[in-house]
Amino acid sequence: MNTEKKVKEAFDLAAERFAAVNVDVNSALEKLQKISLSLHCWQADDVTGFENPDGSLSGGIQVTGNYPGKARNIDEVRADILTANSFIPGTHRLNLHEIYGDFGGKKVDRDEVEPAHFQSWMEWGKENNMKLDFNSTSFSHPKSGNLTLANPDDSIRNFWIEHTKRCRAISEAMGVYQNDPCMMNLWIHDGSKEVPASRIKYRQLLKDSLDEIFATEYKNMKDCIEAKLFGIGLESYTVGSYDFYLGYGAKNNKIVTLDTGHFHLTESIADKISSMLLFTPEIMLHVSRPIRWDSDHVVVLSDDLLDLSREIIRCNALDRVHIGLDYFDATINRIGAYVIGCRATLKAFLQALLEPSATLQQYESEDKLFQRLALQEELKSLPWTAVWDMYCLKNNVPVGEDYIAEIEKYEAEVTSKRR
Ligand SMILES: C[C@H](O)[C@H](O)[C@@H](O)C(=O)CO
Ligand SMILES: [Mn+2]
Repeated sequence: MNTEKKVKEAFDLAAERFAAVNVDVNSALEKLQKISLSLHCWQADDVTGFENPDGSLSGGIQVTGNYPGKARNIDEVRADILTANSFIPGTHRLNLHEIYGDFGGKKVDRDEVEPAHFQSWMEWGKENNMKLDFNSTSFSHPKSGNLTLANPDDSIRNFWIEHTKRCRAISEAMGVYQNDPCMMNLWIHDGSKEVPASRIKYRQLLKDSLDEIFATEYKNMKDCIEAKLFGIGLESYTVGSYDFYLGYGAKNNKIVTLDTGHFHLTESIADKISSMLLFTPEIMLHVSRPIRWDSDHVVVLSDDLLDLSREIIRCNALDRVHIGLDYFDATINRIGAYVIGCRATLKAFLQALLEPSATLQQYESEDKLFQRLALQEELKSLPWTAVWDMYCLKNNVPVGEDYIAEIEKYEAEVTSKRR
């Protein structure tokens, strides 16, 4: 029996099992089809970019590993992303950092960057049916130091204000070009190794910088602000903490980015969704996997990810939550890293979409708490994998582990030849 026939048979049986608990698998698949992940371009080349490929990564983040085959230029980054995308079911977006501009080999400083430096990306995105998202880049630059937008030195702070304003203009141009808002993320590493004499001084400066940056209103881009617990070498204090950005976002109607690696390890990110949806316009996610710290391990299908996806579905908030990924692993095949993380994220959302939430809520409102727990437990062993296989089949991407051999082939033919 061929794979297609087996997948269809298993799917039909699964559809019956889910129907028995009032879940329509086809409706779940239709909703999954509309979920676009935003693939982070920086997994392809260990956050190097094209501004200064020989420079080192700064800003309290670190990539570990030296697996061969890292993309070395814009063509290789594009080819690797398209290859990864071809193994991920659905239609997805690409999240670019400013240092990935098409600078044509010229030195373009961060306060000089323009939409023209991203024209070829916009065209590439359209050709390949990948809409673009964007990030300002405040790390890996001689003026990065420990403080950028919160720097008391006006010449440094103004440099980064100018950079960030330009990045908003680039995002707007992308949004216009693709006729769909470009999500622009702002993350800065500003902080200090020891507790500063005044915490409020730097937060006041960051607030003032943001007010100036956001003074221009745009219609085709959306601002997202990303908090962090700490950076390497900046362990005691982060200017842009969660409280800071949540307060700023709630007051100024800005989107707060939740990077799942940026919190205390026992903190539930899933639990934040329902509160944030009541006070901020939308949510941007950076799905990551912290191991002991913000280690940016490849995303896998963990309980934390499942909880997060279920919360978003239970809040009926797919139209208000943007799902970006953010990790960088240089110890394994980088294309494989993309595919594992993206497929894991989609699997989590599929499982969430297959939850009979009306029945569970009904049990709860009738105080049938044994029944609620029993159904939640039984759901864990319902055949969602057969629905996933059907999703892959329908989207013409490898079913199950078949992508491993395909990635091995790309490695043998392409990435292993990069020296
Ligand atoms: C490279 C990204 O901007 C970065 O990962 C940021 O989003 C972050 O999460 C920093 O820890
Ligand atoms: Mn992030």
